[in-house]
Amino acid sequence: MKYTCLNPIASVGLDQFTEGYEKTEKMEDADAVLVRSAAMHDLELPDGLYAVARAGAGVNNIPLDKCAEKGIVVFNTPGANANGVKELVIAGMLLASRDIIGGVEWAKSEAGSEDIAKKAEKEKKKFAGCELMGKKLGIIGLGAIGIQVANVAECLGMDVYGYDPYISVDAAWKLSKGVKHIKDVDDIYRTCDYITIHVPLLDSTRKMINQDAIDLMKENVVILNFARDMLVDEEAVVKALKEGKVKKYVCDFPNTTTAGVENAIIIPHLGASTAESEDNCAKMAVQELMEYLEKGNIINSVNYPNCSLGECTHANRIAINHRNVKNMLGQFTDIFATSDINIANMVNKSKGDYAYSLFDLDSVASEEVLDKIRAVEGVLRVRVIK
Ligand SMILES: NC(=O)C1=CN([C@@H]2O[C@H](COP(=O)(O)OP(=O)(O)OC[C@H]3O[C@@H](n4cnc5c(N)ncnc54)[C@H](O)[C@@H]3O)[C@@H](O)[C@H]2O)C=CC1
Ligand SMILES: O=C(O)C(=O)COP(=O)(O)O
Repeated sequence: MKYTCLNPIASVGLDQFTEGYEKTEKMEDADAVLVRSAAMHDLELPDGLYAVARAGAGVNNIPLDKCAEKGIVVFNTPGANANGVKELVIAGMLLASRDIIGGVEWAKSEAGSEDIAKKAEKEKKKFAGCELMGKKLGIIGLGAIGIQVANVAECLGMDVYGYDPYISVDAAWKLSKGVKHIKDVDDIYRTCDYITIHVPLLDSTRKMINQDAIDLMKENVVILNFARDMLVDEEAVVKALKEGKVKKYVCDFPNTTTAGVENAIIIPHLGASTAESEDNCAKMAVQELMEYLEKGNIINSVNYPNCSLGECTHANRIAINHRNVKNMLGQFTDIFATSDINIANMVNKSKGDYAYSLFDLDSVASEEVLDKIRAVEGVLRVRVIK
């Protein structure tokens, strides 16, 4: 099996690949791709590619449907970099609250000045700020990152408001009881001193924080965006920064709209750039790929359902990527039955427009049988796992 890396991937992850795996620089030779933020939308997807693993959370750089259509399963690594982002969000709140950056620059500019200590006591009032304790923090999106930000902000004495209409049961269990459950996002905009967004970039979330949202916000609000720049109408934010309505805009995604704007604190996408997050993501991504390539089991896919049959202890395992339409299973089982093959174990799962079936068989399906399955309308890929 060959894999290629479209971004540098931590070696502790790649070291998990066992003997049968080999790294290639050529995407066209790869069975699997590992990627972080590299844009894949315009890349040609080779016919031999089985899987893409995003060592990270956001998958807006990957053509999910195009991959699904070719039977390519795309994985991400949920939560593996959440702590790294959480810590930077807290740093962002602190940077927005006190002029730490201005103060550090001042001290640098006074390097070599004999009376720097005396001057500092005189100048420091310029860089004074406020504390986080007692302030209202609104969190939009209570997933892996949003929850961690909520819980730590509560420990810092903030009054935390959370909004996520799609919160998972697991996430809700992890959320501190003190976090106020907000059902209408406008209440976050109206109430909070700090607003942080932690949702995926989707058509439904693009420019979610827009002029209308800013109009509802309090004077001097701080907006933090460590999710994706396109979630925010940044032209509206820059206008609000200039008018003084928004105190600071802290964003982890530099672009020409915000870089250099006064009171915009722009960070070069450092949220997940810690040794720990990079290692966690790489390890999880490689494990997901090996599980899929070797056993056909899908864990943490974003374009196919999660689906697992454990280890194959039978003669043959067949994996079928297919459309989520009626009677696919009926047609597959029919083909096995008429070919005199007993199904020892099977599972079929769906997610949106796509589905996946795994069959463990008591005898080996011939090429002829596999071709019959390939010919079923709606089948996108058939793979012999064992
Ligand atoms: N700055 C960085 O380096 C990093 C940025 N990210 C970004 O942060 C995003 C979130 O990451 P995670 O928390 O790990 O993902 P996650 O999938 O665990 O959480 C996302 C949450 O957003 C919620 N959500 C979806 N649509 C929503 C809506 N319209 N309103 C409110 N909530 C909504 C979901 O229900 C889910 O709970 C990623 O999609 C990625 O774009 C993630 C990791 C690193
Ligand atoms: O995981 C994410 O969504 C991120 O934004 C992190 O991106 P990176 O892996 O640092 O290029």
